[in-house]
Amino acid sequence: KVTHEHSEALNQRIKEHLALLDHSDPDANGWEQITEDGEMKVYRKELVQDGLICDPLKAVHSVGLVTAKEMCHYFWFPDVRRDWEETVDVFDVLETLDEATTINYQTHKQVWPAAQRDCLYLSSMVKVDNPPSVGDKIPHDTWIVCNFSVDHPEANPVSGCVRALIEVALICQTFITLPKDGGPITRDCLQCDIIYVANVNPGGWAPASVLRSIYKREYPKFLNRFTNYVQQKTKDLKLLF
Ligand SMILES: O=S(=O)(CCO)c1ccc(-c2ccc(C3CCCC3)c([C@H]3C[C@H]3c3ccccn3)c2)cc1
Repeated sequence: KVTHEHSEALNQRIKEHLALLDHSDPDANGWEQITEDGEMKVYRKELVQDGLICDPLKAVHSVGLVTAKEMCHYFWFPDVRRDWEETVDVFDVLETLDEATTINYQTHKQVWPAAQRDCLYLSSMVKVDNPPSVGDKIPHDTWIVCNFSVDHPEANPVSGCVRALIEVALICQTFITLPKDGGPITRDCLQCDIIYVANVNPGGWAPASVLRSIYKREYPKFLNRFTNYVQQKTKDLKLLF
């Protein structure tokens, strides 16, 4: 459905990201694993575009106690961004396009010796109907948050920032193990499978070695911090499907 000027672009990107749900073996297709931490595996590809390090990043993870909608809600919801984002300085919602779509402006903490970066992007949370089912597991529900760079007339960029371009998706699927005793579904019955992809173009020069070490350090940290945040935030709340 078209509700705003970016609807077509958003729907196109969602279609492309959902192709990841075929759970094609990340160890294939040239992905190099850079981190493994319990259920979380982080992969990258080495990609240089116009002399800039644009390494695609992909992480797969599986966490208990939360639903796909909860994970995507707290990833999308602007009001809690500061609770879990630690690499962002300025964060503003420039425009709210509908109840699940905003246009955000944010600056990232400077990474010496590179110039500070900012991002201007659309962020939308969408429920995925009839997702491609994978293997024998049938997901209870599938949600996606898509963040991708757009222009906006009201962006009032912080001077000195280089504009980074992002293409990010968080795809979450809830799997439920019904309790043996036929009792109600509790958080212990939940498993949320996550696929996170991030394509960040730094938008200007930054030393390859510095960028690659940041990526290797920051993404696993961010994914652990964010998933722990959602488990904590929801532990005493009603399950949100
Ligand atoms: O998932 S999101 O949509 C969540 C909303 O915030 C997202 C995540 C990451 C970025 C981002 C933007 C810029 C940079 C770099 C490029 C040169 C210098 C800064 C990095 C690199 C540094 C890596 C990184 C990875 C994870 C967290 C923070 N930092 C990451 C943007 C959006």
